[in-house]
Amino acid sequence: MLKLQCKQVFDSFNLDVDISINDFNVLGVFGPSGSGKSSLLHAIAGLNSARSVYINNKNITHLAPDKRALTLQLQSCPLFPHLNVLGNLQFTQKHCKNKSTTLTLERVSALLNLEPLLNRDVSGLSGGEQQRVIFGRTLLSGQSVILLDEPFSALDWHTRFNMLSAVQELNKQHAIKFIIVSHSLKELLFCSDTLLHIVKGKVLAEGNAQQVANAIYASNNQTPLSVLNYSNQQFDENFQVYKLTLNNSNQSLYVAPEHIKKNQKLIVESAQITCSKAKPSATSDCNVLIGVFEHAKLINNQYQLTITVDTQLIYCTASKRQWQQNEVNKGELLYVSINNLETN
Ligand SMILES: Nc1ncnc2c1ncn2[C@@H]1O[C@H](COP(=O)(O)OP(=O)(O)OP(=O)(O)O)[C@@H](O)[C@H]1O
Repeated sequence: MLKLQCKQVFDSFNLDVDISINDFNVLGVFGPSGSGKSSLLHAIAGLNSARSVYINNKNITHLAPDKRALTLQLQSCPLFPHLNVLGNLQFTQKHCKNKSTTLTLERVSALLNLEPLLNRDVSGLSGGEQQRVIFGRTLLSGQSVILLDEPFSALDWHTRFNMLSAVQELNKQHAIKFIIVSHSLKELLFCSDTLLHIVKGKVLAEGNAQQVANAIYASNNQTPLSVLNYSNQQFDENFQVYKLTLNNSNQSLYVAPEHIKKNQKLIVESAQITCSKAKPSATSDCNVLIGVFEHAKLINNQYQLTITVDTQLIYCTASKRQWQQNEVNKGELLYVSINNLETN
């Protein structure tokens, strides 16, 4: 639960937020640069003043930042240069008091794949490696509410998705609530259950992450990303790929191991998806699912299509010429081809 009332006036910017979010596990905060995302985190953490702040039903408005039982990881928070990676992690582990999680250094290192870095000098770490170590240090502060400001911006997508899966795992296993600021809807869709959209200091929308994200895509005339949840994964030794069974479905996808994430979510770009009434012939890397056509919307001279594959929504585009030749009606079956999942 998060309640925040906050008004802040700068020369050229006003932050005016009054939100009450009853329940969330991972709350994503999305908005363009300069929209007030960091200021909002600072208000929750007590670095900026706020009229009222409640977290987990506790009024923390008048508590000093270090008494709020939360940790804020700023966009830039340097490591100690005189300690190696292990030393940096041990320092936090030793000096942070009043912990409410039982996370150990070993568990954090394993979860974030920090073992190979532990004896490294921090000055030699890449930007992405530093971000992973900083996140490890944040976790070792032991707080059950963690605020992260663009925590994984320097990571490649593969590693970023691994970190975001770790966020969800930490939420499930250690009941840590996360509030994550990001410019990337893709990463927030992957890890958040609730999303807050902030523009020019005002909250435009809050609620279910997929619904808020779809409204943002619609307002920008963009096709949403498809989020596919799967429940079961089996490794095929012969072809070295995983067979995923989609949730509430007996349809499967074959994917390269790098796409397998602990939170069992697959994010697919609309550019990877095509659909047709006729069964497509086999191509070099293509999974084919059977879906039901829901609706089409003409945007910028192309159709944006929504298709249901059992209970999951898939979004793709079709050229105006192709789609109008097809004459597909709501409820008709379509073959949905998803490319580039089996190859790297
Ligand atoms: N202490 C301050 N004094 C004056 N202006 C400030 C102060 N803090 C923030 N601002 C202004 O408030 C606006 C919002 O800043 P904020 O850092 O919260 O945005 P943001 O959405 O996190 O941006 P980014 O994504 O670029 O990090 C900016 O225009 C910034 O210059």
